[in-house]
Amino acid sequence: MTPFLTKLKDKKLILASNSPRRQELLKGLELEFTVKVNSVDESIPSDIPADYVAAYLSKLKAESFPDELQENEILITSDTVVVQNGHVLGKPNNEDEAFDMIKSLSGATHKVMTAVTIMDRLKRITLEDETKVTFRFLEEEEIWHYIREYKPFDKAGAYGIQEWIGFIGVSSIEGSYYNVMGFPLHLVYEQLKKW
Ligand SMILES: Cc1cn([C@H]2C[C@H](O)[C@@H](COP(=O)(O)OP(=O)(O)OP(=O)(O)O)O2)c(=O)[nH]c1=O
Repeated sequence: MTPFLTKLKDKKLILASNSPRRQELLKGLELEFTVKVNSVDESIPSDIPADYVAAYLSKLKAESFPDELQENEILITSDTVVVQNGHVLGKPNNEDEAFDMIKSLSGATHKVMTAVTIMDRLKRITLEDETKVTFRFLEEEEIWHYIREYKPFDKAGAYGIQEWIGFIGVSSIEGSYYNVMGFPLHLVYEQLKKW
């Protein structure tokens, strides 16, 4: 346990996420936690503005733990979406969708929004972070190579900044890199410090 989060020493942290990236990143905060995930229907109601989708889904994931939390438990859920010209890009369902998503990001700037909900028996807080990511122009062959070799079907916007496409394609980012990977660690740390 990190010496900077001693307030949490009698607490049990639960990360409600299947994402291996989130699990790795949270370990990086020098914290002990368990992983417990409830399945949630992540379909997005059509009346929700793009900028609220990540917050909506992270709250929904938290609400799937209604009365299960013990007094000393703190639950963390999260959701990441890519927002391009006011449209939400979630996870692609197949190769063609992945291609269309990456093609639309090529040579342009988009936003990656991650929301994190932290909840115990007494309170619930949702944090949000936004990072602007710019891709240089990508050739169609490069996009297909990435999709076939890396199968980015578990990633919002069909890409991982931490993978080949990020290495060759991302020309600049404004904001937190870890937010793009799905977990704005600095905000989580700050919130846990004062929990
Ligand atoms: C844009 C981008 C997204 N991602 C990932 C982060 C998230 O894991 C995923 C978006 O899906 P999410 O629905 O946010 O999360 P998840 O289904 O992986 O996990 P869970 O709901 O159980 O917490 O996309 C990257 O790894 N790199 C990137 O550059």
